[in-house]
Amino acid sequence: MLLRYRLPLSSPLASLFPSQILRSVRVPPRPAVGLGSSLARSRRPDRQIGFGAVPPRRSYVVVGSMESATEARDPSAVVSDGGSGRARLKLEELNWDHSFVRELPGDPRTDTIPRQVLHACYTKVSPSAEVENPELVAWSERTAELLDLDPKEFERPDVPLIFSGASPLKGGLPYAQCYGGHQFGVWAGQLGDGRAITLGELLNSHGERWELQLKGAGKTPYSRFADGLAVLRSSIREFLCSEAMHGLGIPTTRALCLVTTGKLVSRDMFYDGNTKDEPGAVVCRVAQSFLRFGSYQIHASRGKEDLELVRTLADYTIRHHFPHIDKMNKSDDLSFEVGGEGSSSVVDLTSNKYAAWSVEVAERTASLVASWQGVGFTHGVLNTDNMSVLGLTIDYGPFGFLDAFDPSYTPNTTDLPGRRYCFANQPDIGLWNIAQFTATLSSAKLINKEEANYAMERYGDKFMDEYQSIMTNKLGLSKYNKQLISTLLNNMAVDKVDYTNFFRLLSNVKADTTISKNELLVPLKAALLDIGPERKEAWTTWVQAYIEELVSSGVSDDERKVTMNSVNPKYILRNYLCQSAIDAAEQGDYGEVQRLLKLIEHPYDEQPGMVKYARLPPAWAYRPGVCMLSCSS
Ligand SMILES: Nc1ncnc2c1ncn2[C@@H]1O[C@H](COP(=O)(O)OP(=O)(O)OP(=O)(O)O)[C@@H](O)[C@H]1O
Repeated sequence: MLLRYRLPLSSPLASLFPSQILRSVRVPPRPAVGLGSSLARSRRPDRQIGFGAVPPRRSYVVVGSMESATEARDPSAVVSDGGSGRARLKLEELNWDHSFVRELPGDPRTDTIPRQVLHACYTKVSPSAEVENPELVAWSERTAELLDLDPKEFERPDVPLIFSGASPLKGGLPYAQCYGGHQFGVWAGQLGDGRAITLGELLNSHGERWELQLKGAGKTPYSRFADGLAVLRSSIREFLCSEAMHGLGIPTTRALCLVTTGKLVSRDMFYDGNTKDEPGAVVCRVAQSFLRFGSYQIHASRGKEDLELVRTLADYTIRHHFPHIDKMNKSDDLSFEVGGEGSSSVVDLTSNKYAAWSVEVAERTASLVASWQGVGFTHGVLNTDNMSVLGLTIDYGPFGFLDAFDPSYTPNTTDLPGRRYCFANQPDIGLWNIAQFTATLSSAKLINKEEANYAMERYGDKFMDEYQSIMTNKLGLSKYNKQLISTLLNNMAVDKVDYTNFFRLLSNVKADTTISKNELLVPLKAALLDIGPERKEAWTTWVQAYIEELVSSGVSDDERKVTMNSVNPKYILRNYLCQSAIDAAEQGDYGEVQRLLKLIEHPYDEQPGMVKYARLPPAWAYRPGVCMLSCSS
């Protein structure tokens, strides 16, 4: 029997707040797809491509990029540290590869005059931010290890000069990428790296490809009307949150280090005419690729002449980041039945690598969004230029983790009127963005209507599978219980319960039906302090139902606590914690940034002595600029 495709609106959040979700998400007309009316069935569900089951936390692997290990350089060329098997290189010894520039068409001009850059994926430009006594604020040992970089390198006095872009990094071949995007649902045309300058791609001793990028390093042809710079405030947030996401086990771009430029940068934080001089900074970001949905959209938007570039860039992406798709076998059974009312056809993913790729992008995106929902992360600006084709969290602007549970929470002041990017809308926005991506591939004739449909169907199914699995694990249950989870989220929203602390405390509830009614809420007391007597009954009823479900699962309390604590973080990077670190750093004290970095590297551990970092936001944090931010950065 064929299954009717459902939008991912059947999540507990959707059934609680359907109007909110439906209000702001309108899938636009797309020539090549027929969302909602399609039917799909995998002929061999066990053989679906993509990355299958949820990767276990802390061991997330980007399948494609790990397989690009086949490109590994000669291992004898590097000096190993003898212990970890990792090389320990000096900055000058990094193994640059520069595939992007070598293999893709570039802009013949190298000046930074703002302009439309046609028929090209990038422009060669060098960092140009002015610096004066730049300083190293913090660096991530974990990210350095990815690059085989010797930690001692960060003791070098020239590190702030190199990572502010003032001294060229030997072997680098800097460029800025051309991309476009839909912003708040409207096509914005060419955007591009207006202040991010890639130094190049390197291959580490495991053959993994990593791109290094300086964000805030000066103007490029894509800077439009802006200065190409970034301020310390937003750079601390990006540096810490990208490492925090990794600590949580969620795919993300990474941060190697953060330096001040020693120069002031003018910013109008609330777009109200009150500009302020703030310290300038540069973050060195690292990712296997920074390619976004908008990287393909821009070429498709330019009509016939650049359509071929969509294919060229897609080929490049598959070759380097999804090599398993190139290696798919015709004998693999990857065909799926797809169709509308009264008609159906078969999509065979082995016969079209672009279709297989679009399905994997859809699945990775679905999985990413589900993991955000699990930890209460709200991205804040899910424009298509902020959607990584590798399924990474990219661009840490006005993000926010939920404190008090509120599905309509948006951390972005610009988003307030429509709340398009609020927490509850993220799953639907992910689909909206995938629809733009598949429409782009369709217009370049890389995939057909059925294949586009199938990619979107996979987004919906994958999201539901992952979301249900994440919520089931958060509650320590053995199977998904929609009613129990919906009621819980409803209770949490009514009483504005802290999302992180509640789930962490939940593992203290015992699977014991003999506990007296009066005692049932004791393990959750710290999270339910503010509930009035009239709400006690609702919570007691829920805990009773929860305990019954726990008993039926048959898992011991101790075992369940360990499992639940490995998915419910004790520490998250609350906006007020970031702000405390920013306030100190703006006074020249970088200690809090460094302490927070250590804290968020192990968010699931108790970390004795650090418990104050699990506290709820203080009163001062409930003001714009702390709990909510604009895109001004
Ligand atoms: N100060 C700036 N100078 C030049 N361009 C900018 C500046 N701030 C933002 N932009 C550009 O505006 C567009 C949208 O900005 P957005 O804030 O989403 O990106 P970003 O934070 O600069 O970059 P990324 O998405 O790479 O993290 C991008 O093209 C970006 O490069």
